[in-house]
Amino acid sequence: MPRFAANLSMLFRELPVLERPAAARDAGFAGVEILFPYDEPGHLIRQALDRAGLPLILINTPPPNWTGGDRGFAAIPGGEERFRHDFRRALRYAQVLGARHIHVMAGVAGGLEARDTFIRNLAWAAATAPEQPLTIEPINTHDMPGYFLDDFDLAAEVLDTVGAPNLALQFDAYHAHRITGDVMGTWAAHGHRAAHVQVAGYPGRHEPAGGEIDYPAFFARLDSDGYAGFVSGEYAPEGRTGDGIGWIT
Ligand SMILES: O=C(O)[C@@H](O)C(=O)CO
Ligand SMILES: [Mg+2]
Repeated sequence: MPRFAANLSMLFRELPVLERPAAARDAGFAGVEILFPYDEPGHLIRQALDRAGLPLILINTPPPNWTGGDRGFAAIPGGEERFRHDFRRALRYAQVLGARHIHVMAGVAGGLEARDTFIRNLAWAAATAPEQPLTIEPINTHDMPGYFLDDFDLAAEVLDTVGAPNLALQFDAYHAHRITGDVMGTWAAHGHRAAHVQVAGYPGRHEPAGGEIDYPAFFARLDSDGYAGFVSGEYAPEGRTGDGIGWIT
């Protein structure tokens, strides 16, 4: 089985943020991710991670107002200054927290100008932080209307064009299912580009078990392909988080 991480922005929400890393450890997870850690002082999160003894696998670049607000700035023409400001902030947090990856969010945009802006901003970010692994994640537009990076082939083209060794694909199997209807085929085409994997069930974006996506087969495929990264549960638990984590065993 792969190594599993818990997305603490969605799991263990019964608990205060700083208590979630220890709860994830006690539940059997080997790592955690926090999409937007920016509401807490970095050193307090770092202490909570150290107490739990778990690595932080991922943070996102900061949209200013996540709830219904912007979805990032990397592909927004004219948003370069904002992007750079946010990216530097993410980098500071990543350094304090020891975050293994930063997911660079594209934002809501479309067209060739957005594509070129995305490529330029990613190239700048990858060169600015050559030691920091970065990811981009195709996200389905049912959940995030208008999001620029809504296609795996587009992500592959962007990654090839930027060509930076510290920039890779974040493969969210839930989004892959909603975008292509074929998680296994999408992994076969693009899995070699992936540095991080996320999972959730469909329908409902609940636990990755028992829905339309065959997770036992997907996890077996990750193992047989030698995927060495983490697989993070990024879903809305149906009930209490601890009651639905049988999928990691
Ligand atoms: O799948 C998602 O929605 C996340 O991984 C993300 O980064 C955007 O919030
Ligand atoms: Mg995701």
